[in-house]
Amino acid sequence: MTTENQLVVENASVSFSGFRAVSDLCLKVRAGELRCLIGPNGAGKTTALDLICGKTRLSGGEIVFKGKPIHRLSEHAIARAGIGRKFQVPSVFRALSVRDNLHIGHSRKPGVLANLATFGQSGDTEDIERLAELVGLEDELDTPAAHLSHGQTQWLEIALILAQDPSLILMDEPTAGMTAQETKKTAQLFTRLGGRHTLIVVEHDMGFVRDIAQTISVMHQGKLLAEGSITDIESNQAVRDAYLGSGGIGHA
Ligand SMILES: Nc1ncnc2c1ncn2[C@@H]1O[C@H](COP(=O)(O)OP(=O)(O)OP(=O)(O)O)[C@@H](O)[C@H]1O
Repeated sequence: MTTENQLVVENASVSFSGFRAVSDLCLKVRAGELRCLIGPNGAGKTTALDLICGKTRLSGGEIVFKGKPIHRLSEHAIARAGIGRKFQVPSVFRALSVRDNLHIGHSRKPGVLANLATFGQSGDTEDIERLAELVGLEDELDTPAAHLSHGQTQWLEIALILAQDPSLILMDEPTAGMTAQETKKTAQLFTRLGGRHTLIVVEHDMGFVRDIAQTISVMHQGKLLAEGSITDIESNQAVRDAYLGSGGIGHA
């Protein structure tokens, strides 16, 4: 893992009808890092991901990815630059098998024409089997996506993002609705992805955060409130105060 900052968010701000949802947010994330972004409801976490992937435009500040400003690029250009986003609601093709979903995800890579020309060839099949194995769906390749469990559907969506080979992947509450066992498997998957991909994971499940986190950034009222290890964060009085009224940090 390098120590280079792959992503630098500098004083990022955005307002909705005069309400500052993200306010002078600063984040630095190293290449290959697995960063957790936590904070009470309404802290601005999803909006921060929206700003990074270009879904929402900054009203102030800048976002630099691999040394280049990206905040004026289109969402599509940001994706092409190597930033993938997993939304809360999966967008898999439910009528198609896992294999066919992965074929489509794989052929949507940059240079799609070249991919279509080689569609179905052995390299393609190997990539698809490798992706399925990576996310634990190697036994479900012929299963229609509609028959997958909730957790398996999320993993398929993650595999579709991985098929694009983004350097940075933004995940919004990936374990929401998962069983304890699925959450555990997702933690193992994310740990495997670290190093090769940079991950920013917005998560409320502190058990999951504890399992995967290296550095945790805590947002509150649109700002960065604290940053550090799980021990630093759990013992930070300002963080505890921010979570008052939402049942405490462990119940966020
Ligand atoms: N498009 C929008 N228009 C108006 N207000 C918005 C919009 N998007 C977000 N907000 C507001 O900005 C604030 C931050 O929302 P955001 O969804 O980023 O928080 P969050 O930390 O992800 O919360 P949660 O953990 O509940 O998902 C909230 O008060 C929300 O209502």
